[in-house]
Amino acid sequence: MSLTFATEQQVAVAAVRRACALTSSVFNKLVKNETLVKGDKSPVTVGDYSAQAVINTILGRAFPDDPIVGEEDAADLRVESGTALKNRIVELANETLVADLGIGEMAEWGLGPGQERIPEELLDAIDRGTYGGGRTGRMWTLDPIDGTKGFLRGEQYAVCLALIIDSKVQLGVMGCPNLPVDATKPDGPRGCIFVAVRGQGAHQTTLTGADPVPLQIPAFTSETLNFLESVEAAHSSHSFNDRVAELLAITRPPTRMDSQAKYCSLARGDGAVYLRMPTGVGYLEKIWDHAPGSILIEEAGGIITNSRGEPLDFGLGRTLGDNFGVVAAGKEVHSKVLAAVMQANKEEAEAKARSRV
Ligand SMILES: Nc1ncnc2c1ncn2[C@@H]1O[C@H](COP(=O)(O)OS(=O)(=O)O)[C@@H](OP(=O)(O)O)[C@H]1O
Ligand SMILES: [Mg+2]
Ligand SMILES: [Mg+2]
Ligand SMILES: [Mg+2]
Repeated sequence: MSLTFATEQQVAVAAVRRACALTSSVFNKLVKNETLVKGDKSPVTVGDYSAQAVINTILGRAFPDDPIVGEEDAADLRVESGTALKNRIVELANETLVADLGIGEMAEWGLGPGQERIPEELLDAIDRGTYGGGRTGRMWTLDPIDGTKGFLRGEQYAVCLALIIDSKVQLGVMGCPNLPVDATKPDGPRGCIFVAVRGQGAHQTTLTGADPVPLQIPAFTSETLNFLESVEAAHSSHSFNDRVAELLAITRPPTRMDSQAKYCSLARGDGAVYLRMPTGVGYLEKIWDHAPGSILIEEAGGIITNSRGEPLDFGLGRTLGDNFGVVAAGKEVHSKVLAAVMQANKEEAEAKARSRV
């Protein structure tokens, strides 16, 4: 293992880029009745499974000893009723794996002509993602499509991969096929990759492999401050954000966007603050929904904590544990936002106590 993570970066970028080609092609051919509904009611498409099959196949070849904490598992594909879906996934994953080698890709990662897998190998690759995570050791975490709802709407989603060693994220790679390369040109070219390596900074490139552009969160004034927040009201509290915005006298409206594309937008200064507060008790945030985004923010010069100002803990297993939300912003902005978040939390607690008497 090299300390610069050069090979890990090369493999992760190749895997994410291939998966983005796959998800874009799935979207273009998406047949609505291929959408399953999982227990958690989130739509799971053929795209999620086949992207996880592709990325885990590549990781399994390049780093056979590394476990993976992935969002999906193949249980629904191993039963009779999943056969049609399984066949579609096998076809799509193989199409993606056998495409000609691109810049920086190696045949020994299982890529290129002639490298088709049998269905059982692809289902096993998906199930490499069932690792439980934990405090120590080296592991990858993968969200093959983050922002499934955005993906289905043709809006923002991200293919998200991170390397964690002893609970600390060391490398994050995110592919955002629908994100404009330049936010000031929303109708311009789309398709970005964001990369961050611990101690080495963060950069953006394009899915077509443009020269990397270093990322640094810019300074914001009170006039330019704004929030990046979830589209789905069930995923984070919009009303809480409204109160924090009021406390900070923010006038710019929030930018709503699905997926970890919010972290990517923050890292390049398209928005100033990512605030994600739980909407109710019970939901535990997953490590794959925040690991690559968190290192991107830190390496772009920002700070990410929960609403108590504590670092996110990636060593608790598949989740981040007790949910105290996420606050991410540039260095100067973060402390101001955190103070306002604590104030808004205090007001909520006082209002609750009053309603009890
Ligand atoms: N109740 C609840 N609270 C918080 N988060 C939840 C909740 N339910 C789901 N999820 C996770 O949200 C992920 C989608 O990312 P976002 O919430 O940022 O996007 S969205 O705007 O809300 O669509 C989404 O990731 P994907 O499933 O990969 O799309 C989920 O892991
Ligand atoms: Mg999901
Ligand atoms: Mg997700
Ligand atoms: Mg997902």
